[in-house]
Amino acid sequence: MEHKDKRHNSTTESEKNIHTDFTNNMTYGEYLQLDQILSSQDRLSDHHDEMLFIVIHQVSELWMKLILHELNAAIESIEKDDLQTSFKQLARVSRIQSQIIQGWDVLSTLTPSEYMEFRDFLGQASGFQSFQYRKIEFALGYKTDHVLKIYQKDRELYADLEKAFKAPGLYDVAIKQLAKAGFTIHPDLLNRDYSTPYEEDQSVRDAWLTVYQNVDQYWDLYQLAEKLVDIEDSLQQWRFRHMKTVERIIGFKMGTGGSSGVNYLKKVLDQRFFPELWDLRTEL
Ligand code: HEM
Ligand SMILES: N[C@@H](CC(=O)c1ccccc1NC=O)C(=O)O
Repeated sequence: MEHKDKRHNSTTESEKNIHTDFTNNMTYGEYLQLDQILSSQDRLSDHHDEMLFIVIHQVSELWMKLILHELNAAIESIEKDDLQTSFKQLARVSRIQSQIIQGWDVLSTLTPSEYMEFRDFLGQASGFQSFQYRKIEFALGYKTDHVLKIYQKDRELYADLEKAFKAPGLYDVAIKQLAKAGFTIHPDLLNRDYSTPYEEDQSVRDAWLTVYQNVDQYWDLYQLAEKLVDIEDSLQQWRFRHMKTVERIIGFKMGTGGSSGVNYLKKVLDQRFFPELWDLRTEL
């Protein structure tokens, strides 16, 4: 099929600029590659509810794909000082997050006994291995190298993930905007090694506090900060619903990925992305 060759492949999108031939008579199903998508729900058990389990994960991964697309675009916009464009992209990320959070309501119709009928078929597979989820964490600035090790055996995935690991995150480019607006930011932060976790900093806290206390003067930075808070808030809501849904379905059993299960997921809730933006609120 000729049109397929003309697609923008997601990995080469920025490198190639091939125009679609709009005169072709491609169908709805062809355009959306539904043959591929709709033939990718193979259940390992013959249990009815495994279909729900597969679909909810696939839908989540598709939304994550769009989140990454928007987050990376927003990081680029902020680097280019185009904050207005980044606001639109970040607002879209928040709306997508709302969709994924709603998904937990659907999954919680799965009861413990239904899940246990096919859980063993999953072996050691776990959401722990979600590649796109890690890329989102990296784009938001949460860098932990134990995550990279999971992919050591897969060269291509590893290289892709490593690139995201070493790149500046959303908070790094936001902090650069504070410096560009004239705030004194600790120089180590502006030239930091992006492959290390971000550590809370007094100069960043002081700068954001001034922004929040002088909204009229720093309207753009204030809007940017609130968009970041929206995204962290939603990510924490997602994590909380995941943890509670898991408790509802498997109680305190160990996870297939080898973790303690619910207690591990509770611990992850303590991890923060934009700490100063939360801390400063006590002082307002
Ligand atoms: C019955 C449904 C589910 C159960 C019982 C479950 C259980 C778990 C458990 C126990 C973990 C900890 C790692 C481990 O030891 O396996 C985990 C991690 C994870 N799960 Fe799920 N999960 C479910 C649904 C989902 C869904 C729908 C998603 C969406 C993609 C998802 C994404 C993840 C991610 C990204 C992690 C890694 C979290 C982190 O390390 O911070 N899970 N899950
Ligand atoms: N960690 C889950 C298994 C699980 O949920 C899972 C297995 C395969 C593919 C995706 C999964 N989802 C999220 O962790 C469990 O311990 O039951």
